[in-house]
Amino acid sequence: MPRVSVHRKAHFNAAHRLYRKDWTDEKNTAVFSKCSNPNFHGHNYELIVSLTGEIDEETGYVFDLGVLRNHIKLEIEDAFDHKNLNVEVPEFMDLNPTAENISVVIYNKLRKLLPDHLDLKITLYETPRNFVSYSGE
Ligand SMILES: Nc1nc2c(c(=O)[nH]1)N=C([C@H](O)[C@H](O)COP(=O)(O)OP(=O)(O)OP(=O)(O)O)CN2
Repeated sequence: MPRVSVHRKAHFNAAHRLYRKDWTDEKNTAVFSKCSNPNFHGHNYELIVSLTGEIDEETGYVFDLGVLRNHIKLEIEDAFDHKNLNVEVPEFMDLNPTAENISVVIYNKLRKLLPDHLDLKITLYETPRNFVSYSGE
């Protein structure tokens, strides 16, 4: 069967500060500049979750996008939307919430819910022009 990719878009608004606890404020500011504002700042994150696999002969689906929507809502949107990532989301209390690290956390949360035969790719837009992708490599 042909291998096809299916995609689901989602979004969440969240505040964060790029910051390492083991660095001084001066070093954090030197490295992360305005993104290390001690009073935090927000982004409108745009997320694309992509699954690649063979089309199921019976259903014609690679994976039910309604099921994927529910996983994203419960695992990502409910956990991150309108939250301060550094303060309120356990995964980032000791992990700098860069777009890279957020994409890996999202991957790991979704990977465990999805069938092993499907390839998973996370694309995360932090701003309309800054985005990252992660495929579990
Ligand atoms: N490798 C990374 N670099 C940067 C990250 C990141 O997560 N990974 N994050 C930031 C900032 O948090 C933010 O994304 C940058 O905001 P800004 O400079 O305002 O970017 P914009 O695209 O909105 O604005 P431009 O004027 O188009 O640059 C920084 N780096």
